[in-house]
Amino acid sequence: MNTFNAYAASSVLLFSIPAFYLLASPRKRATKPPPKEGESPRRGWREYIDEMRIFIPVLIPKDEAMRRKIVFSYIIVLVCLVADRLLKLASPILLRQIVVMLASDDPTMRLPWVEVVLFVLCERVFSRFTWSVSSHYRSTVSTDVADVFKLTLYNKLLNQSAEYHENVKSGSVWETVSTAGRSAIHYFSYLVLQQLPVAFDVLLGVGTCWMVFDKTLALSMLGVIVAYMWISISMEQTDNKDVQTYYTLYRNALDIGHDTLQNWQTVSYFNRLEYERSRFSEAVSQRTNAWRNLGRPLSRTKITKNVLGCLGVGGVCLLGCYQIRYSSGNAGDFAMLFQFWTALFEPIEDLAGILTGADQFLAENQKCIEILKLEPKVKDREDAEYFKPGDSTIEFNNVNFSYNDQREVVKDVSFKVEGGTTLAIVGETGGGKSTMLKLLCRAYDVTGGSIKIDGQDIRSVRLASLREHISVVPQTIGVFNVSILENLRYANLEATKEQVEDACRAAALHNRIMSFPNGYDEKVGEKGVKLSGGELQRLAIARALLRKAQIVLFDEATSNLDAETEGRIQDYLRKWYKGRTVIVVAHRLATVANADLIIAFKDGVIVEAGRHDDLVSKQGYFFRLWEKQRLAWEPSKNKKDAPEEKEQQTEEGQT
Ligand SMILES: Nc1ncnc2c1ncn2[C@@H]1O[C@H](COP(=O)(O)OP(=O)(O)OP(=O)(O)O)[C@@H](O)[C@H]1O
Repeated sequence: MNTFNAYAASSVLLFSIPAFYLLASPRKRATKPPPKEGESPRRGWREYIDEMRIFIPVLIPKDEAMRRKIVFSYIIVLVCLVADRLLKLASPILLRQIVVMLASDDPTMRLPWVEVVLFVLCERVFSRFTWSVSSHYRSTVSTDVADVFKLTLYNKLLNQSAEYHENVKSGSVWETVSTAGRSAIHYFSYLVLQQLPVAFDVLLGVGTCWMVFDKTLALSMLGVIVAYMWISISMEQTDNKDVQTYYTLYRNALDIGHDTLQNWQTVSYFNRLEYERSRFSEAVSQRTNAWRNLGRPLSRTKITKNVLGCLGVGGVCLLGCYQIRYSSGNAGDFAMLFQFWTALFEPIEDLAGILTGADQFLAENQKCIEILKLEPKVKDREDAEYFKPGDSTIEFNNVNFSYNDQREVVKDVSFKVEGGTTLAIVGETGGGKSTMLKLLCRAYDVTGGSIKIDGQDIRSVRLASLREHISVVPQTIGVFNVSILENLRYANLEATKEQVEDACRAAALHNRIMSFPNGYDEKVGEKGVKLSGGELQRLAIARALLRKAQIVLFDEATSNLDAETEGRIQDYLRKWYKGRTVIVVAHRLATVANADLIIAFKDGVIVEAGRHDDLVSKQGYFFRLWEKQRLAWEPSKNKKDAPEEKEQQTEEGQT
């Protein structure tokens, strides 16, 4: 027994040398500086659980049919898991029995053929069967959950308001959506099916060894497991920074590549192909270097873990040998111990990486988590009602707005547009005209005051019902890379071909479309590159006409058209405006001379308001803009005729 104790003590001592070495690590870490910007703070278990919780609604979706299907698959997988665990327990016990029977001196002892058949069945047949069934259902769950994941993220993104979409880097976001679910399924299957059952294995293994051997060996096993886990987890955390760096660089490379392809035209105009190539290549090689860092085979953590693993496995086996040799036991007991211990230690090595796995998963899915946590800035209130359309009177009451809390873009603006009339907003560039239209559509919510349509505060009505009544021709026209017809029908999915053609005739576009090789079926190209600026504007006007909304907003809708085409469209629009409330933002003042009300806007403030003739006769801000444009059209006129322009000489004020 003395020899046994000496060996037991030396095993424990062997194991504790690296443990002592590692004890210094936590103290070193305590003095580490706080995480830098962009680096995630070190998490505790609670933070891990909190971050992981966000995935639960996706893994167990709300949709009843889908949830039932997924839960059924989970149950089958869990049944297979339990069966697999029981088989893992049965194998060493059968092996022990086989060895005992074979090693027995008793001549009456039968051959252990039943045990051998059962052992082979457990090891080769049943376990493979449970594995096949489990993998089939796992792959079913994976596909279903990946679909739910993609749809959830897509919906989240669609529901975000303008602020999010105007600031987001779309390359990595789209990559997140298209690959969503893959790593989550992989990780959670790994966690639930491989890592967590290890606890069950440990209990079974240690419990059985306690019964077959004694508590010294069982507790030694447990001690080795706990110490190995603790040391490994402490060490592993120091590598997590590399994981975060890798994923940051990975997304950076994606964003650079995506941005460049999106702006290929600019790249080619400025002849920056080589510049972009080297920028992307630099980003990719930074990412690759970070990845190589992750997989370093000789990292301190990996070497130490391997050494510890060998000492742990070896120490317990030695302990078992000496127990068998110097107290009761037989060769079968050793076979069982060896089978248990080596089979157990492998998943324990994996389990020791649980935090690294979690960190890696969270770093890889950082964008996914960000998207799942997103809440739209502009959304329906709980008590929001459907918009009740009236004659479409619009009121701005002391409206204030700023995009970023630093600079007010709209300052205390109040005006009223009676239903069925036309308002024109004119003024210097960057003055906030387009912003006013964005506020009216609730692309953003006002930061002060209120906007009412037919007496209803637009924040108190459902967004979708409000937007159903508004038609917009924006300054930057967005089209899909599909046919002209599909782009036009986007405004009114029910529109007949005749209605589409009528709208295009009104927008002076029909004949042009008919001159294209494929007519209305002609594809417009990415961002509409196959159409001219004027064609795009006319397409946008035709879309607005098809929408048949009561409120129509035109933001520089005809700025790219020649005077004759513009005149033809204006003639039609003037008739079409009847009965609709129209707001037009325009730089060419002649196009809004007939408006019922003109607001001259400067620096976020209304400086003048009235009808065209009144404003001209007032000889103020509007008059100066008007005269400037008139003189530009009549270059022969003596410059001396121009009104006082001194206060107009700012860079921003030149229209
Ligand atoms: N999404 C945004 N985030 C931050 N600032 C913005 C955003 N959009 C516009 N701005 C700023 O708000 C101000 C008003 O912009 P807005 O587009 O409303 O001007 P505008 O009068 O329509 O100009 P223009 O006549 O040139 O179209 C500008 O200074 C602009 O830089």
